Amino acid sequence: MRIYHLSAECYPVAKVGGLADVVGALPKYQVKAGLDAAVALPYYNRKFTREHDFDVVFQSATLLGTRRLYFEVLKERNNTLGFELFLIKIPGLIDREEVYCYPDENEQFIAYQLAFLDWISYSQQSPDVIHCHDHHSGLVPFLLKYSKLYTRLANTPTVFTIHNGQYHGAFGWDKLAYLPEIDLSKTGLLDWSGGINPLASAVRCCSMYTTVSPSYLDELAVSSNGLESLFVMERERGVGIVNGIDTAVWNPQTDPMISAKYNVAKVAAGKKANKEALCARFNLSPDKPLISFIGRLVYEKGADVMADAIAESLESTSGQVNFVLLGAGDVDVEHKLQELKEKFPTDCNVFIGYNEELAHLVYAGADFLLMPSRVEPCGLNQLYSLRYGTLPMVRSTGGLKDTVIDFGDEGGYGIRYDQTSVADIVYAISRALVLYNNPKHLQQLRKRMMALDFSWDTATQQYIDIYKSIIPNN
Ligand SMILES: Nc1ncnc2c1ncn2[C@@H]1O[C@H](COP(=O)(O)OP(=O)(O)O[C@H]2O[C@H](CO)[C@@H](O)[C@H](O)[C@H]2O)[C@@H](O)[C@H]1O
Repeated sequence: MRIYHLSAECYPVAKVGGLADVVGALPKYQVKAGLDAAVALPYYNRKFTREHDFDVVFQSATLLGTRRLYFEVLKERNNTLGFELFLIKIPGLIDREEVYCYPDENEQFIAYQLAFLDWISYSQQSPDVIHCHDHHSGLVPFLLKYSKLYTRLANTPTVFTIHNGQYHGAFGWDKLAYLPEIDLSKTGLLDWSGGINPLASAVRCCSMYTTVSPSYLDELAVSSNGLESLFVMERERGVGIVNGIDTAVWNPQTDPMISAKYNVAKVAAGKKANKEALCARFNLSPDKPLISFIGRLVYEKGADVMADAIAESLESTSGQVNFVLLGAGDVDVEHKLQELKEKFPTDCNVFIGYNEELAHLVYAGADFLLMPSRVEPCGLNQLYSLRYGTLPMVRSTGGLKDTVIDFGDEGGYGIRYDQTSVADIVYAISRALVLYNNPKHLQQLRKRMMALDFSWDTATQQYIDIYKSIIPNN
């Protein structure tokens, strides 16, 4: 079964967040399960691309309105990621360093999709399924069906996975001319609220859509930045599949990015050594409980309330707890966290920026991981923290609700709370402190969480079942 994954991100080629982790791992597990899975990504001028060998496997030109764009498809020579990796390069448009935030982002992603479709429709081998991730490849299901350029592929089944339903990639009808000739009677399938909405169009035109947890599928019908009624109408065509984690990359027993390797039998000593290294780096005391945060500093992640909650906890406990926070995002939140660090220099430290290696050390060295997300389609951080014996403190939403059981409930191993509010976070921190002061109980919970299996095996099979259900005559 030949599958092409289309995405803006793929670890380790280009990562901004969790989308990269999924697209870097799922195809690898699919290959292991016997599928012929490949990833086609926009080209980025980044470390991975500079340090690996590529062959040009296709060259052509595509039209973006009146602009004729020459493009190349590059294939990574040695399949080092465990699957075939293709990069679509368009000099002057798709050959830059950053993944997002360019003013011509619409043009970039439309051109990426057109070049992919041009290439696939010329190539000998037709895919069995094209699997699109988020709005950056959201026009593909529509174009396959209703563009006159790609009629050979019109019946190709498509899966669309929503990792983040808040962003739709919408743009005005004035950019319709960027699309190739289409069946004009079908333009309603592109439209939402008077604009072209790639996310809405993908949901309507794909063979089947998925969300990265069952709870998130329900939540989209209540909150999806204006698409709620669409998700109510299309509910039956959606399936929620909880992400897995790449257990080869996220393994405390082999992780080269942490200070001391450990497994479930050596969790106490392993975490102690990593905590000491982490605290030494951040000038914190390893004798106090250490609560961490890793992630984009944005409203969705509840990052805006963290500073107040941490300040209140530090004041009410007279500094019995320490915090280490790693992230980048909203400038206001970054400033607030810097101020927090200045106010509590011995109890709280902050790293503003993106640092993959440090993230691994934080998962290994912290005692607890805070996730006060307002929206969390799946969440990977809590899964990584469970694997490293770090107790997740999560708001009950989306995938967090589907993967973390409160330690007060039967078989539980985490801390859950209902609201992204200072009061709920402060209360969760107080529960973490009580737990920390009962080392036997904490040790028992660490063993329980490290024994959990969140590998990709289950999700891989669920995706295969979906592919089989949409491939004709299967
Ligand atoms: N400053 C920093 N330095 C180093 N590493 C950092 C970092 N900030 C974040 N990370 C890393 O980025 C990843 C974030 O994963 P999430 O699942 O929280 O991501 P995100 O919200 O981007 O993804 C969306 O897609 C994923 C995948 O489907 C869903 O799990 C999620 O709910 C949804 O919002 C983790 O690997 C984390 O360690």
